[in-house]
Amino acid sequence: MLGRVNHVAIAVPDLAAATAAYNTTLGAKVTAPQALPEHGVTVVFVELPNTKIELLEPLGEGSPIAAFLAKNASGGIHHICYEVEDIIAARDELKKNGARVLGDGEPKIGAHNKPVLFLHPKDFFGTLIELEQV
Ligand SMILES: CC[C@H](C(=O)O)C(=O)SCCNC(=O)CCNC(=O)[C@H](O)C(C)(C)COP(=O)(O)OP(=O)(O)OC[C@H]1O[C@@H](n2cnc3c(N)ncnc32)[C@H](O)[C@@H]1OP(=O)(O)O
Ligand SMILES: [Co+2]
Repeated sequence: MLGRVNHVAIAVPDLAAATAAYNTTLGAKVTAPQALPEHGVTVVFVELPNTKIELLEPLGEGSPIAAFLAKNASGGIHHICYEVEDIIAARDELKKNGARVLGDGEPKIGAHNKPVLFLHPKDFFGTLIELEQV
């Protein structure tokens, strides 16, 4: 089912400061900020030779990142995104195996304009999993 790691996401309280740290201190290429109001986030991607780091800041009311930062004020690793070839087949297989698919279970369009789904962190050893169809 799982393909490459598409990205590892880090929730941050200040996206500009986090971008500067990755761009200037760590010398990495960072994309421009992308507001995703339907997901309650503003994101940038740190581009690496073998994967990406997604830096996430809360956007608007009820952001899942705000809730995460309320428990982890300085930020922290938020989720890992795996690529899948067929997100509906993956979802149905996961549900059949008892995994909880978050939201209404229907894929939403993510930062890469691809369908994404999320799996409950409590079903995967305290790690929020995102699936992205490629
Ligand atoms: C799609 C656009 C973009 C992209 O890459 O394209 C993104 O990735 S957007 C990312 C932001 N969107 C999401 O995270 C959507 C999925 N997330 C959710 O539905 C919620 O955040 C949820 C259900 C994971 C957590 O909900 P809430 O914050 O209300 O916390 P709860 O108290 O209900 O949490 C229950 C339990 O889970 C632990 N928890 C919460 N978040 C995480 C996390 N990121 N990683 C690991 N564990 C997490 C929380 O501490 C609770 O544990 P407990 O032991 O019961 O205290
Ligand atoms: Co993500």
